[in-house]
Amino acid sequence: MDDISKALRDFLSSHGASTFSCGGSIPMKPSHAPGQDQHQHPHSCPPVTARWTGTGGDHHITFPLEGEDAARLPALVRDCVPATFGKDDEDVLDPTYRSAVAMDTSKFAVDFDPYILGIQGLRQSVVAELYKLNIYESPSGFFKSHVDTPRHETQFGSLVVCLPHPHQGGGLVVRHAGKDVTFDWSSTEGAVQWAAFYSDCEHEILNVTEGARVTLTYNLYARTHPADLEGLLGQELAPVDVQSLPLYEVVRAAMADPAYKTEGGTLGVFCSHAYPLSHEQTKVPIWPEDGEAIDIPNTSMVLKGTDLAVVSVFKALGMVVQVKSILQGKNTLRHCYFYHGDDEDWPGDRQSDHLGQTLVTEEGGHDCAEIEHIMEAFGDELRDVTWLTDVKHNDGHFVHLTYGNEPGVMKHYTQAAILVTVPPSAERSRLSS
Ligand SMILES: O=C(O)CCC(=O)C(=O)O
Ligand SMILES: [Fe+2]
Repeated sequence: MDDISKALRDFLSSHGASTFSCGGSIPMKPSHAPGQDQHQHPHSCPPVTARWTGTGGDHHITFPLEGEDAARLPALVRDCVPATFGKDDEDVLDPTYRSAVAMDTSKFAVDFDPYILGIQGLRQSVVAELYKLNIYESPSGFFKSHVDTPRHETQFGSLVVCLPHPHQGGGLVVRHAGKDVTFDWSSTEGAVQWAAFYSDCEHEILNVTEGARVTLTYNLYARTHPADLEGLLGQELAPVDVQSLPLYEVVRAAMADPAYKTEGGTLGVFCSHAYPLSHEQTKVPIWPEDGEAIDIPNTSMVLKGTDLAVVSVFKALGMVVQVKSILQGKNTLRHCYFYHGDDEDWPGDRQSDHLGQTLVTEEGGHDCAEIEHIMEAFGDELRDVTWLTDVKHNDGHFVHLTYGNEPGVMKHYTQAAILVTVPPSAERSRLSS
């Protein structure tokens, strides 16, 4: 293993755990002391009121439930519908996979402001779009492992806000790259509690054994360019100071060494996260309510966690970095790596763990029936990639394309790779200076 691979592995194994989710809690503002505690608790949360139109007319309920509100929860539950989820391309109601009720945003309004959560720079850089109100009741509320269905290339995360209401169980387990974090909100009733995670992370809600767990879910979209998202998800996910990383120093030293890739080449790193991808055209007015339209180049991905950090290291050294999707074959969740064989002809799609060469196009890849279609769509640029990490394979636990929280959307997740162009050594002096 060369020095860069080793430094990269060290970096990924030491930073991989804490960089895919974060959470916190905000104490409720005491309801009997209006205004008084404002200065002591700048981030305290006023009671949260939901209004909806349901059986018998208009209703409202305020959390935490006090006085008359205590009797209103059954009405809210009654006006919710059994929560479905996406399985492959279908909307499925299956209480053995998800047992909960939910209300769509078309049916209710809530006065909770997600931007008070104290997440750094949230309002400027993120659109938090309210998605659903969910209720998981004892004795059987739960939602098995799934990933949140991507809706747009700029969607990078999910936010779950747990309203203050007594319950037991119902832990939210978020998994990524063999690590997991559990957010257990059963013990604290005097606070709004929240968790945010990158949306391609698998998560599940454990059985609610007492009471009712009431949540608001939000889709998080990047408002601005990926680079501006650094530090977004709070302290824990703050970008590492790239120049202080051993990886930075090792890459810098390699670039300064004329013997390292004298002729130049391409380094490849398989991304830790999966990314939503579509083939839509570039100009997408996604926030018409704000009067804005964002230019989203096809190839731009809102990089997440360690992927962002790795890209930042190479960019900080002045290198050209691209992120490309990995081509996928039709009717298979396994990835295909296309490579040029010894023969002149295309080898066809081989599901292979071949590490030497891969077909990478300017546009990324997509599901194609035949290699010819891929070449038609994307051209036939071939690059010799030196992979610094192992090729990732899907395994039986990979639920990305199977269990979503919504079916049949136009986006899917794709595996991606970071490609770094290493100029010939004669041209590298400007990098290390
Ligand atoms: O209520 C929650 O904790 C999250 C629900 C969820 O994962 C979803 O709706 O996709
Ligand atoms: Fe979810």
